[in-house]
Amino acid sequence: MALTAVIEARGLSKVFHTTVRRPGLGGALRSLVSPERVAKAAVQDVNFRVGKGELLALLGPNGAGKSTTIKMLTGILTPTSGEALVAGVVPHRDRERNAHNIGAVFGQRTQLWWDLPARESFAILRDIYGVPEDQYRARIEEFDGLLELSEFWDTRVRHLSLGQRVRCDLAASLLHDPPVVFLDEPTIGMDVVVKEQVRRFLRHQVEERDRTVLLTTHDMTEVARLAERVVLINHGRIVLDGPLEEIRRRFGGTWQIRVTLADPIGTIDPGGAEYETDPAQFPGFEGIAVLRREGARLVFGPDGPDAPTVHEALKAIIGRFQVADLALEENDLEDVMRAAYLGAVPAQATADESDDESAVPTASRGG
Ligand SMILES: Nc1ncnc2c1ncn2[C@@H]1O[C@H](COP(=O)(O)OP(=O)(O)OP(=O)(O)O)[C@@H](O)[C@H]1O
Repeated sequence: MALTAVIEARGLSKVFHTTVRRPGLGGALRSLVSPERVAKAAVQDVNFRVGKGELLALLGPNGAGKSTTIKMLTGILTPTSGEALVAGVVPHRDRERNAHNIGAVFGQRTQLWWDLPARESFAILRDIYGVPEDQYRARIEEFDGLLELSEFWDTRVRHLSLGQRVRCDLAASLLHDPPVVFLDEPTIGMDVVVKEQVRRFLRHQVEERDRTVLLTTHDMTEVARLAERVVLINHGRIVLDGPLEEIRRRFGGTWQIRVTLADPIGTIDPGGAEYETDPAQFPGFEGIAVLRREGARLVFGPDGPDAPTVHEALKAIIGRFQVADLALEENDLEDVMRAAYLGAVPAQATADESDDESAVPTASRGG
């Protein structure tokens, strides 16, 4: 992780109190007279840090607490307990300073003025944030180059397609050059071409502009393309925080690499012949097993809990053998994440929840 934390969640928690409506007419009347209040712990003791120039994907199933976390980090919601710190500012306490430090895009909503062309919204935002004219022009030009906005930015926002509107929203959120960007499902509902364009744009913002980005998405292609590190949240608690590769390794156990050797006789010298039963003897082959041998064709697979990722295994195999042909089957990231959601258990999700009615159940154990 980068050294300086730009986004920090410290014991962040949010409990929502809602009124339950009892069923039937009698129930409705009773609810009016004596409303039944229930507490819902949407986010519980969440801790993580995001460094400068880092893109972190906050992932989890529906209702896990991702949006609630983002809303606390953007200052929209006040935490029930714990603290959020974004670019040195406590977001809900100092909303104005926070607004200058962050850009935010909620894929399902817009910050643009519905009845105005996007370009006019940009100009209003320029004035609100006091962006100097030369910088404004330079940024608009940069964003247009990357997101191809100019062909539709004179159209009223209400008439833009979803993909066009979100591209305008992205540009609008960065007009004041904020160091931190929050993106809540930015590419939801976009076609693959526009998604890719937005992903290139985001990579550019991180790599070239050193922005810190916190992203939520259910799109695993997006995660694979953009995120090196992911935080998994489930039932309001963090269940995993680490490099994507580590999560693949822990939860994406099944892969197979079928290799046709270019020169089986030459490759399988007396010293190497044993690999058939024990390839782990070779440096870099720990955790890789030969599952089958079909003539010059070998099928490798993971062996044991410390098996390497498919990418590491590929490297080892290509480095060791002369390969004529290679076929690869691996769990896709959707499967890996499904396994992670089911299998990862929050560190302190234990008895401390049992006397708290608002507490959520421990994340289920998948095996
Ligand atoms: N304003 C609210 N009042 C009551 N409960 C809420 C409120 N906002 C969210 N919740 C509840 O808090 C939990 C977390 O919701 P949140 O929107 O943060 O999930 P999410 O991970 O963003 O889900 P999704 O992937 O479906 O967008 C859910 O159970 C949701 O019903």
